[in-house]
Amino acid sequence: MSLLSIQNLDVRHGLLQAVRGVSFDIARGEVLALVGANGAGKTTLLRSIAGAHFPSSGRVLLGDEDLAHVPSHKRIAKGIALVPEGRRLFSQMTVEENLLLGRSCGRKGEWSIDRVLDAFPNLKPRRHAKTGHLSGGEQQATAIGRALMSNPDILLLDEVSLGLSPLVVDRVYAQLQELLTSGTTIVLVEQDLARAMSVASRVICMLEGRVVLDRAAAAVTRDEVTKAYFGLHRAAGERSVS
Ligand SMILES: Nc1ncnc2c1ncn2[C@@H]1O[C@H](COP(=O)(O)OP(=O)(O)OP(=O)(O)O)[C@@H](O)[C@H]1O
Repeated sequence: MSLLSIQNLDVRHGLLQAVRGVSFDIARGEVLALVGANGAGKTTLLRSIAGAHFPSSGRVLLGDEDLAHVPSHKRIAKGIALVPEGRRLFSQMTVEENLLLGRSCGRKGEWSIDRVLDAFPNLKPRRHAKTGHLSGGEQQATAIGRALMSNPDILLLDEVSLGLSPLVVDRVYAQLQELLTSGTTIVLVEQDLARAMSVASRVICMLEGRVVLDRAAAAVTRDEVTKAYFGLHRAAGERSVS
């Protein structure tokens, strides 16, 4: 049985329909990369899974429970954690204080401050620093650590590379590597196709709000994903699934 099932999801921003009839299942332990051009609807979809934005129709099933209209703070308690685009840390609070906020949902599990600091060693000397004084890479590590502190069943990562230098992105991904191979279920929005395909077990490409490609990462080439990305592989709206 799938861990999460997205069924016929439509999501709007006022009159604009950003997500159109999207359906897919996520199995436990999958690392799913969500790719697509700017404006394809990736962030809107991720925020709808997290409960930060309600869909106009469709279902977000976690096990048997439809969470489509359950707010984000309740979804965290059910095991869905979002690392939002732009990180959204409390800049006047320290790394440790931000991490502790992640634990406030009360989910039991293996993540603790010490474990986060082991996973992101660059945070160790910054533990008591206000996050507003941190580098971009340290802030991103704190944001990921805060989500992990809620002991999620599903971790949603929105553009962890955004605004970071290539070197820092390499470091963040190196730190994520253990997580990516540890059986944690992850949905990752990533602009960098090569990187997305190198870390994911499955790739979904969106175009103008729809899923146009859904494949195991090992069963698709970068060229095929690039074509889907630009709507060149076949008529837009037709879905390629294996
Ligand atoms: N708050 C908002 N209000 C109105 N329209 C929005 C809002 N957020 C997104 N949109 C629109 O919804 C569509 C999908 O945007 P979304 O951010 O989900 O795409 P994306 O694939 O994540 O793009 P990007 O890679 O640029 O972040 C776009 O046309 C965008 O302009």
